[in-house]
Amino acid sequence: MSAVPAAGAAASWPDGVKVARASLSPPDHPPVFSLHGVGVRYGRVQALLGVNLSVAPGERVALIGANGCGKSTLLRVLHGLAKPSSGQLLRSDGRRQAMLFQRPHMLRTSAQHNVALGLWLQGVRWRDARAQALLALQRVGLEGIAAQGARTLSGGQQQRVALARAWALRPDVLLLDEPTASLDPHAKREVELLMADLAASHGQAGPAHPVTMVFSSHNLGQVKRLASRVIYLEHGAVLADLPVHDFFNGPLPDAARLFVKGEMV
Ligand SMILES: Nc1ncnc2c1ncn2[C@@H]1O[C@H](COP(=O)(O)OP(=O)(O)OP(=O)(O)O)[C@@H](O)[C@H]1O
Repeated sequence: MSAVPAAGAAASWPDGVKVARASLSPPDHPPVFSLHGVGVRYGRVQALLGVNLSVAPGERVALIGANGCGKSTLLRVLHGLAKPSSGQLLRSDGRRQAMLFQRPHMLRTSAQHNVALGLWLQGVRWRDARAQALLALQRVGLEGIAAQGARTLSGGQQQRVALARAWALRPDVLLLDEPTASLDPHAKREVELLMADLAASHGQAGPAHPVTMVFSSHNLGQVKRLASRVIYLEHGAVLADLPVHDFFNGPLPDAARLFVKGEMV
């Protein structure tokens, strides 16, 4: 396993490939997240190991790598659902985050109420929450099924309801764990377009504060279409962290190159 160079530094890999770090936040835009030597251990399994990274506001970061490499664990750490066993996670204050999963968790009530409940939990009055929920469902093209039971909807529709639920909260940071992995190609495309739309919007802090998105995916076409930066993980460690163009066109550490070649077949 390769040692991970410090965040912000140019990295020199054992095989001599130079890999520049993808992003450095200017001083007036502090990073949304900074991880310093973060490790997560589940019993005997080292799910993450010595992860150093910094995510700047407005970045669209794709996490890729083989099954079990630690993508979900990293997203869970960023959302506060998993606690680092070592290292440090710093998060900028006052940002609102939402997370989506491969299989959305829908409550046994209407689509509209599923969205409205998220707002109500944030202190919005129920009547206003219902009205805002309808607007959010409109945004994902689902106003026509607002009254339907959310659990009776297709997987693609449920994921769109989950996006509407996130959207309604005006998140500054959106985390998505393989959000299209269990969808058919048509639904996949629809959800992907909505992700792009959401990533191009801004959070509660206003137009100067674009949404920051971190997502995991096994679909490299999707990564090319959506990401500004790609992080390749192997056995819980970051092996490459590059702007999307450089990741797909420049030299890569051997393991990442072979992974990309395999996934592109
Ligand atoms: N709650 C848990 N308890 C024990 N081991 C876990 C737990 N969650 C994850 N792991 C292990 O940690 C490692 C990383 O898992 P993780 O789900 O983060 O990988 P992943 O890259 O998201 O995988 P996939 O592409 O299959 O979703 C794996 O070996 C997994 O089995």
